[in-house]
This record gives sequence, C-alpha cells and structure tokens, in this order.
Amino acid sequence: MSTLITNVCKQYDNNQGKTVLSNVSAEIETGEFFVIVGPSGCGKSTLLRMIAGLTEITDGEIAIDGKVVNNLPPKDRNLTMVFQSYALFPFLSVWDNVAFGLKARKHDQAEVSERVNNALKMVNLEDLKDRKPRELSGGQRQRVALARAVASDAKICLMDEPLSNLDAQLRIKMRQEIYALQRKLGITLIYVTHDQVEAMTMADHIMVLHDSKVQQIGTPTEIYKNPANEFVASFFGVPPINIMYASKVGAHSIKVNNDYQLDLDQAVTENELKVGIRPNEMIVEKAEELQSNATVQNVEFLGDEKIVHAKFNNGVMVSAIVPSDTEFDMFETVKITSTGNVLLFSQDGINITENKGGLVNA
Ligand SMILES: Nc1ncnc2c1ncn2[C@@H]1O[C@H](COP(=O)(O)OP(=O)(O)OP(=O)(O)O)[C@@H](O)[C@H]1O
Repeated sequence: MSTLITNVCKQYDNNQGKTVLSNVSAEIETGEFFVIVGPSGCGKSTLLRMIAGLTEITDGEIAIDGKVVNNLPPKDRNLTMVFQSYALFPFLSVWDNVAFGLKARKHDQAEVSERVNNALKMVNLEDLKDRKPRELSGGQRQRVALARAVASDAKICLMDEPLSNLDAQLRIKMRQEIYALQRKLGITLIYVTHDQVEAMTMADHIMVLHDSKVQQIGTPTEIYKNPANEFVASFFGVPPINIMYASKVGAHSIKVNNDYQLDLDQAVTENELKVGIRPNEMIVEKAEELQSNATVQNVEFLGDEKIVHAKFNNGVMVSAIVPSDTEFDMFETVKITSTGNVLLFSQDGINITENKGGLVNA
C-alpha cells in the first residue's frame, strides 16, 4: 500500500486564492512511519485531509497502491484517522466507541467482538472498557482513539497531532506506545505534528513543509545532518542552530560574524555567506575583557550540561552547550569560537556545504 503524492496543490475557495500547498510530491512506502512536520499554518492538516479524502485536491494526484484516489470517498480508501480531539462519542462506552466503525461497516458480531477486544488489549484498556470517555484521562482517551484505529484493520493510519492535548510526560509515553504499535501492526502511519522532537524520534522519513512547499524529505539523520536549507536547519535542534553571517577571507577560510576566523576543509566559493553552527559545536572560554569577543547573558542548567546564551560585542546572540561543571556568570566576558563542524549556506539560505554526508571538518 504505497502512497504516491504527485504535484498536489491546494487553494481554498474562501481564502483569496492563496496557495496553501504548491506542487507537493512524496512517496510513502508501505509499512513506514512517515511524519509531516512544519510550523503552524503550513498546510500539514490540509495534506493529511486530502490523503484521507476529507478535503478536495485542487490539482495533482494522490494514488494508494497504484490506484488514483482523487475522487474516491474516504470510506473506500482503506484508511483510518486519529484526530487531535480524539473524536470519541461521549454517550458510548469505550468498547462501543472502538466497535462503532466496525458495526457501521456491517462486520458480523463475533468478528467485531474479537477485533475490539484485541485492540483494547493492545492499548491496555481492557479494564476500562465499560467507562464513558468523560471518565477517562487524556492519555486513556487517546488510547481509545488508537484502539479504534487498530481495530479497523485498515492498512494506512493517519494521525493529526494526536498528542497535542497531553502533558509533556504523557506525550513521551504515548510517543513510545504509538511507535511500538506501528511497528507491531506493520501499518503505514502518516503522522502530522509541529513538534520537531516527535518527528525526529518516531519517523522513518520526515517531510518538512514551509511556505506552501516541501522543503525536504529525508530520514531524521539526513534532515539533521544535511538540511536542505537554513529553514530546515533551524527547525530541528534544541537550542536551535546558530546562524551567522560570514565572509570569505581565504580560499578555505571564513570570518564568522565579522569576528573570528575559521579554516574549513572545503573551498569557499562565495564572498558573503551564512554559517550554521549547532550549540554543541560552539566553544566558550573565559577571557579577560581585552581578549574577549562576547558577554554571557544567561546560563541555563540542564543537569548534564548547561546552555550559555552570549552576546558578541557586535550584538549578535549565540547559544552554546557546555559541560555542567563549567561556571559562567551573568555578564562575564568570554571568548567564543567554534569547532570546524559547521554548515555553510548561501546568502539566500541554500545549503552549500560540500560534505553532504555530514558536517565540514576543519
Ligand atoms: N476550510 C478552510 N478554508 C479556508 N482556509 C483554510 C481551511 N482550512 C485551512 N485553511 C488555511 O490553510 C492554511 C493551512 O492550514 P492547515 O490547517 O492545513 O495548516 P497546519 O499546518 O495543519 O496548521 P496547524 O499546525 O496550526 O494545525 C492556513 O492558512 C489555514 O488558514
């Protein structure tokens, strides 16, 4: 059941002709965990709803298992959907909520019972099968929604921000459960989120959407180590990558932020460029005022490490991850440089790093 999306475009009639999605293409393999990620309003839900058949496609084609489904009603697409709001019936018990779709599709009674009981077992809800949704916690409600997807026996499951109503700890737990369930059932899971951590931790492949376009499709490692552009580089990673202006000062050397020189193992082709440096590649050293190039603004203690937020003398802010046993005070003067592990971007943000497998090494 591979899902092929080819040059799909979307404009809503009531939206002043604004293009929500422009020439979106992707191939989603059978049995993979495919995550669509991007900032609010970039069209993630729209794309998911078009795959489901709940929103009309303006242009382009969606094919499931070789069959174009553009005009096929949702019920004929052999897929199931889990919404952010869980979409449970408040007046039905857990068991009946899970059974609802199966009964509607006129499966026989014995089969419905078997499937519902199996699904409830799989999500650990057997003991709560007689409760109403209002008598459940958020996580348990989410499990009912998952059980419904499991029971349906559909080969493709679509999920739209299914964890966004849960608190941080439960989100981590449910993330692991959904991942395990997807692996166990072998279903194709297409999952929408704006949370880069969810995308990174669960996906086989990630599609990054922004500005109505696909910015990149790749494995989590590819997306992190070799982002297509500045947007993708900045979207993944906490704290975010530091992006600074740089200028060429030699065939293989740049001056970062008009401040310190960095020698690279690739030729520098542009006179003016941008450099992206992950916080763990920044180097912060104590320095007397005269040797310093920055001032510490804030230090966050995270247990094993600290995040130092510092301001270069020319006003540019950077974040650096340092070991937690290093002490820095507010407003302390420091010398900031970086390792040679950097990404290079053209002025308009395209990744021009030569070593596409990873990062540049000095
Ligand atoms: N039914 C609709 N009619 C008109 N415009 C719509 C409709 N649904 C969505 N839009 C617009 O399309 C754009 C994309 O919306 P969509 O919900 O797909 O984004 P999203 O990435 O899922 O956002 P979020 O993360 O905030 O849910 C937004 O500008 C939104 O206002």
